[in-house]
Amino acid sequence: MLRIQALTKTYKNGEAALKGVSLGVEAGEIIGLIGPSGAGKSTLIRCVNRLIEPSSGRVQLGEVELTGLSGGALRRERRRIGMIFQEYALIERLTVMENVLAGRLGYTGFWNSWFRRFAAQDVQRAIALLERVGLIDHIDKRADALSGGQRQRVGIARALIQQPELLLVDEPTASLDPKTSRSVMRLLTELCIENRLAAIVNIHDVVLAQAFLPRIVGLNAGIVVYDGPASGLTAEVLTSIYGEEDWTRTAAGEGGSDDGEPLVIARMEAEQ
Ligand SMILES: Nc1ncnc2c1ncn2[C@@H]1O[C@H](COP(=O)(O)OP(=O)(O)OP(=O)(O)O)[C@@H](O)[C@H]1O
Repeated sequence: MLRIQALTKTYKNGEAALKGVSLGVEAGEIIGLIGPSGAGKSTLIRCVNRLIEPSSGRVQLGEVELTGLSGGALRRERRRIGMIFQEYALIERLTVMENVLAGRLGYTGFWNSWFRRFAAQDVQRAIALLERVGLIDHIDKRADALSGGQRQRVGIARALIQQPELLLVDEPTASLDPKTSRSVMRLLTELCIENRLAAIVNIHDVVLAQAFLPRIVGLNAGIVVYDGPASGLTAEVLTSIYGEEDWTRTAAGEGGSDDGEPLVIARMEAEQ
């Protein structure tokens, strides 16, 4: 579905953020992208839809090589990719419904969007999505009256209304409490499976990533140092991704601490 081959990005100041990243993501597959601050995670997901221009390498979405496109052709192909950001850029004074429909603005044409008129099928789809993400009772609420979790759900609905094939998700839970984070991750993974979407989720919380994302890609200094199942995130692997630390409480399949406190991950799995 998505093929990234030998992708590099060197910023103008000489900073080599990606040093030859290759990665494939299939339809319906959701992967967690982890790594320390500065590893290149944001650069990588932004190179996929070319919000950041890669220095070399290829990005292929289905049959189309995105790295070979420009102008209108690139804009058209970008519609196949939905983006969900940590602080989703909602339009504060617009309602939940209007924010979701804003995801369709690229399609409605200048005059329709100017008068904020939308096709009946877009409105119906927005209603169905808001129902699905649990916000149907908040449809007329202004975005600035929503909680963080509700805002993220609007962001998800807004990305999905364009019916993308690929989702790029940048730190979706960074400002959410643990319970809300889990419900947002659960919703995201369910929606990817239901819609056969491929997704890359840039996520700092390793425990949350392990709990919800079956495949993890670990980046360190612009290089993929791990690509495998969440269950393979041993203390050794975590050290290769993040550096030396006592990983015994975080690593998959490792024992508990000396004081007998159970692993966080074990607790989370038991909850499910
Ligand atoms: N616009 C830029 N110009 C120059 N260097 C940049 C730019 N953006 C990012 N970098 C550098 O590229 C490297 C990768 O940054 P990036 O933001 O992709 O990392 P990250 O893994 O997403 O980090 P974080 O988890 O903190 O968001 C870092 O060394 C960063 O300083």
